[in-house]
Amino acid sequence: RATLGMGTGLGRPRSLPALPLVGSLLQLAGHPQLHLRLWRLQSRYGSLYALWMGSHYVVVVNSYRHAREVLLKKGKAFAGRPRTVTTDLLSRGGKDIAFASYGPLWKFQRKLVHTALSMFGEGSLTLERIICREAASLCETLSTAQDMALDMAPELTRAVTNVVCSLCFNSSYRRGDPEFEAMLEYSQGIVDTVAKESLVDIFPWLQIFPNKDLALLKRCLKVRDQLLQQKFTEHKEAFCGDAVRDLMDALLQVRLSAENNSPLAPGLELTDDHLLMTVGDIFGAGVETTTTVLKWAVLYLLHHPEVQRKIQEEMDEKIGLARHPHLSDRPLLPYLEATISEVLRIRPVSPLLIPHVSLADTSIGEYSIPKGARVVINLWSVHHDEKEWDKPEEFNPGRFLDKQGQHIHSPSPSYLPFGAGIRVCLGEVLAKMELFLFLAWVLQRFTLECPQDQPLPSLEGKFGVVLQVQKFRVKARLRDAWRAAS
Ligand code: HEM
Repeated sequence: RATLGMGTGLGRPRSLPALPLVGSLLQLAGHPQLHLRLWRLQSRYGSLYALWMGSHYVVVVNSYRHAREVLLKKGKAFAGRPRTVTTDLLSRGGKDIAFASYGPLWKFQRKLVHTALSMFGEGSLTLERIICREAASLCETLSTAQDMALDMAPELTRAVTNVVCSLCFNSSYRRGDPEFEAMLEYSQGIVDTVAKESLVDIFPWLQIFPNKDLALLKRCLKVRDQLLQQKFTEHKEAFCGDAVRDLMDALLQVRLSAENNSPLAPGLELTDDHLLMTVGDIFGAGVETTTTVLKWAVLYLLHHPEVQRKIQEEMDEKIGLARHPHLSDRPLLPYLEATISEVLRIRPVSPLLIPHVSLADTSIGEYSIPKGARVVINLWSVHHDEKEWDKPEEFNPGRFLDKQGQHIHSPSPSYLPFGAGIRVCLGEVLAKMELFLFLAWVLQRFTLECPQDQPLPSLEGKFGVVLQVQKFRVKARLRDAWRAAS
């Protein structure tokens, strides 16, 4: 068990009952929606409490006040990540960014990706062009499937995957490409098995027994690794050091220059595994998250046709139908921006963020926290806190608008869809570009409706490494105004 905090003079958070070996598992078993269970347990244990996952001491934070302390005020003390069986498999023992422990190599990998992202697009036209190309292709698919009850999920995934693929490998997939189908399948397998406090993560010794989930994860990772390795080999062969075409080239170039003239700090080495896992992370963190937010957005528009109508009126007035939406239109479309913000609030795609770990004996509020504690920030609780949000269960884009109708990026400091501080999401800017352009392109042309013979799909998410949307179908109807204009 983690050593308990010494010398701070503070008491520890109240803990859920825990049995030897299994810890507090009995309190959590039978509650697949872990974020909701942890949210509800506040009424009995207060907003900050502890529990034991097997032998791991876990602190659960449900309020903004404490989340701010963990992420911002004491960000460095809480910048660790737990090592678990599934994430170790996913990241080859933490050689990526998201599951890497805090240290100089992690910092360097973060900086590299950050620089590469700015080079390829944040603020420049390259990424915008890539996203618009995919938005056009998405609209084409919707046109051909017009008036049919369509599962948009694979189309949205392909659009987002192609953006990330262009960024990482300078390549993209056509509809029905077998490699893309393989990718879809392995991504789902990973989402279904990684880091959802599965039993092997709580009891690592269970690995020695046959385990269905672990076998599925290993199968999926084999397919992912083959694809990654193939791209990596192609890039290594073609790389000449002068022209950097994508993130993979940028990583190869940095390694080359580290080998030749400016070595990383002593003892640090960017191995092939580090490069592969860094790129793998951009896929892992960048595709499922963004796609899921797009699915939630579509689902909420089906439930709130008045919101959809308002977005379209705003678009008709500010952009018209004679040209496509651009990123520079963002200030012109505050209602669309507010709708995206509200979707990210009401259904946080990463409801428990990624667990943090305390790197030293420290404290949160009036409680002492031992070194090695896993700290889970329950973003669901923070985004649904009645003290911070008026009627939090209500979908209301208006809360992200000021009196002049302009978009407010953060009406409450407790709005943290991308986390905050030292471990904040690396892809926030890219994700926001994609969410804006994909939705603007689709809504300029189509009205999204629930097929007539079907009930409105459920707004209940399914807890996992992302808060998943249940499968649903949509009818994309070409707007009369668009038809007339074209
Ligand atoms: C709407 C889409 C997205 C949402 C809501 C989102 C949200 C998050 C959240 C909540 C975290 C965890 C923060 C923490 O643990 O404190 C995170 C981490 C991360 N995200 Fe995103 N993300 C999105 C898209 C992306 C994209 C497109 C990329 C890739 C370019 C990306 C790359 C990462 C990485 C690498 C990390 C790990 C950072 C670290 O541990 O140092 N994300 N994201």
